[in-house]
Amino acid sequence: MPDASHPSSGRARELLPTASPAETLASVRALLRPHRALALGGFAVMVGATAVGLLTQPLLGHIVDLVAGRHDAAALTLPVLLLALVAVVQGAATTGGLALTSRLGETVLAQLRERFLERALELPQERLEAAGSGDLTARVTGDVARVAEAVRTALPELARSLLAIVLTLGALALLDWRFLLAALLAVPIQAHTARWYVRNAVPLYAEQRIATGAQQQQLLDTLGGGATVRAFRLEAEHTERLSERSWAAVLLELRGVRLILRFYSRLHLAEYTGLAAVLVTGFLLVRDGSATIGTATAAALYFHSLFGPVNTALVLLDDVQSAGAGLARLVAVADLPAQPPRERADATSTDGPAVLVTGAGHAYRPGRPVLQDVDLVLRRGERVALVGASGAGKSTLAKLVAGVHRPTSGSVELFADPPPGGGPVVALVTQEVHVFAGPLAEDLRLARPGATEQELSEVLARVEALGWAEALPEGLRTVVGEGGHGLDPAQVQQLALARLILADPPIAVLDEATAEAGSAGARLLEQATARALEGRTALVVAHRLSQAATADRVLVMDGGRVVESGTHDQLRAAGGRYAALWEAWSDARTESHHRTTAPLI
Ligand SMILES: Nc1ncnc2c1ncn2[C@@H]1O[C@H](COP(=O)(O)OP(=O)(O)OP(=O)(O)O)[C@@H](O)[C@H]1O
Repeated sequence: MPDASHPSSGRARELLPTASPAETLASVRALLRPHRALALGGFAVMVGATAVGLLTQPLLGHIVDLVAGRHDAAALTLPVLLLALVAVVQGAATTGGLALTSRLGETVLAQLRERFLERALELPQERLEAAGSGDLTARVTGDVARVAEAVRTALPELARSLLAIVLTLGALALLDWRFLLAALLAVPIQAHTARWYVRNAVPLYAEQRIATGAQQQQLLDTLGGGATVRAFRLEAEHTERLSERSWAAVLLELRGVRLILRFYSRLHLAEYTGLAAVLVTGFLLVRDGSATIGTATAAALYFHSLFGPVNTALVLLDDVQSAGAGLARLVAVADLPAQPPRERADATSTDGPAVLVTGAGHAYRPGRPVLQDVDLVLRRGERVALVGASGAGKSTLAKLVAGVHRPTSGSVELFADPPPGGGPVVALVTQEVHVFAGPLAEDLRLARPGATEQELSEVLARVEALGWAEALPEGLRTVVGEGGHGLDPAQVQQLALARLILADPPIAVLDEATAEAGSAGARLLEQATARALEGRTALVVAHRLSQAATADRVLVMDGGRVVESGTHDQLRAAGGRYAALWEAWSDARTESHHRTTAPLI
């Protein structure tokens, strides 16, 4: 049955999705719902703070009227005291409102980030590979940072500015509706300016991001491939490429600066046109006696106080738009449906299958299947070896069983109980083992949290690693992995096998490095592997056919299909593909044995 629950069915290389604005909004509303009281409280305090602030202009206008009327200085006391009071109340209310909204923003962002990471870690490998881990990392770092920045500063500032604009226009209308009309004269110029800016800025910023990405990529290429660059004397060429890309980025940055400067000059033109209209209206109203000089002054001050919020809103609109794009990318991953479990606990039957693969297919790219119609049953406790030429699809099948990839057609089901400690039902050991930075013991405890030193030592002894582990400068406490003590590939494999024993899954999938046939290291690893697999159902990609010879059953793969199945002896006797592979491998082994044991003359 096709795995319809998986979104990549039929579209194997689907990139990570992006949510539509409606989906983003719905998701944010759902996140905000539990915090409704906090959101309403924050909004109410901000409205209050802005409204109180709007008392400043009429108070100043009143003072102007008092001065123009040549009242004595004592008459100024009350309005001046009121002005001070307005300043204090507005300051306190703004701080309180910002504290509430920041708390809200941070809480929602933390929840979103948590859900994003949960879902991201559940993403099937092929989707991660299709999108490139870079995209996911960019979302976790770049997008989260952009959204966080917006939540911390841009959004509250934008909300405050929009509130101030609406309330200030209302206050202007209260003074006289003609002031409002005059003020609105500036709006078409401002709207045109904003449209012009967005039309130019959006593609420019996209170009800038691409140029910065290209510059970073070149830097990574040059530094990452440092040895190759030096070996082929490519230093000059790489320096030139780097310089080309960084200049391209610089030129785009400068275009951005020029755009911003032109944007501000157009904005100022709009603002001063509006101010002139308000001043002329004030002059006319004072002349025909419909307003006092103080009222006209208050109107001009109101209009002038719009400059800041309008500029802020227009500039922040850009930030908020870009944060909105980031948010859409976060929400898209955070809202992915949780992966349905493949495991079916079936502890009652002990003779049923542990792994059932039915008609499974897999394609890394649409229309290019690398696995087709694979049926496979692994009985409990059975050890099955997968053999075949390079590219036959062995690793892909192994990863399907391990759950790293989901089949693009057919199904993979596991029938097993998790280990008593609650670890995974299936574990995969591949050639690409990641040793986490930190003490060796902590790396091992990832597989079994709370394991004692005694337990760790016992397990290391079983995989023949205790000797070298104890000889490390600080024994099991030695820092290994990134930036730590270097381990050789065989040691890393032994660690992976030790983790497997510690995690103790009922099903194990092994796809290990091709080691030199017959070498001492390979023999040691073979022993360790056999011990790590004891008591488990195992699927082993056998690069060394000696592993196939000792397996309960061998599956031969070719062109993404299982073409032979049977025991080592049966398949050899059948004289088919396995028999040919075995002959070729035995000959190669004998030859290499002779080469390594031949006396040096
Ligand atoms: N991540 C990937 N993206 C695209 N194609 C892939 C990916 N991994 C494997 N392939 C392709 O799928 C096919 C099967 O590869 P797979 O690694 O499963 O074969 P294999 O039998 O394990 O080979 P080997 O013994 O060399 O590891 C190959 O053609 C390979 O190029």
